[in-house]
Amino acid sequence: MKSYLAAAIQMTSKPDLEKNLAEAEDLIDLAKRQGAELIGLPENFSFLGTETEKIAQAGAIAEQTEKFLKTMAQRFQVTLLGGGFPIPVSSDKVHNTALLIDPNGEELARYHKVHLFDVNVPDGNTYQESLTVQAGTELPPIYKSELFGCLGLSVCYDVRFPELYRSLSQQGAEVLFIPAAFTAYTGKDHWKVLLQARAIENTCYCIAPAQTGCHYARRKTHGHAMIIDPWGIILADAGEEPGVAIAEIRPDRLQQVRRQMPSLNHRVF
Ligand SMILES: O=C(O)CNC(=O)[C@H](CS)NC(=O)CCC(=O)C(=O)O
Repeated sequence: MKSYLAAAIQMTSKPDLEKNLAEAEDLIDLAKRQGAELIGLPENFSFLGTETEKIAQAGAIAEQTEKFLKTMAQRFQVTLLGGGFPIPVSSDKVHNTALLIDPNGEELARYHKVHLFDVNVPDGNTYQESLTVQAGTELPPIYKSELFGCLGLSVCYDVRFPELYRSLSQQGAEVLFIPAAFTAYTGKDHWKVLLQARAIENTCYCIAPAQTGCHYARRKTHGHAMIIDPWGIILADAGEEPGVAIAEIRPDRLQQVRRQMPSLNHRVF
């Protein structure tokens, strides 16, 4: 593992595949020009619309999004995480899938979101992700990168389930990807706290790409894509506009924190 710059991209994705992919390309370009070598895109980066629209277009979204990720990783010579997009599993269900691609356009890791957001948020919005998404049944994978350290995958609502990240850190994860489309209502009180908790308790870096702003109808997301160090310090925060949070991931800092706070070695259960 070496020191390198990582980027967490922040977008306001809409129910418009072409437009979202064009915006994602601009932001990958921006991150690359600032020196990022490992780049994460948020959940629903290629399509954020109603469940009905998503299912109707799922085949096209899946095909074009996967092709896009491979093309971008090769064009910009970066390792790229697509933080969650639908891949059909039947005529009315998809997997909410995160995909990690290397600069040759090869797939490194794939994960199907396990925890589905079936929640009545107190602001009046109702989410029933399980209507259109089939939950994954396996814990997310890690990918041991020689250059970037051991990378662990997850998606959005997963961040509320610490046991998933325990599994990743137990497998050796050093950098946790937590791409999200957090609601504005829950995000204002929970997003930062949950991310810092996952970073601190696993002594891992967290790279958390995010959705921000108004997507359609009443669907509003929180923003604040961020990168957090293994001590829980926020190294970069994208605020509320589309853009990119960039920070240095340092193996010496990771080792220092793990020496100062060896809690991973003190686990009893
Ligand atoms: O709704 C869509 O259009 C697309 N789906 C999402 O954005 C996903 C599943 S509904 N959102 C979350 O998981 C939010 C979690 C969250 O906000 C929390 O845990 O508080």
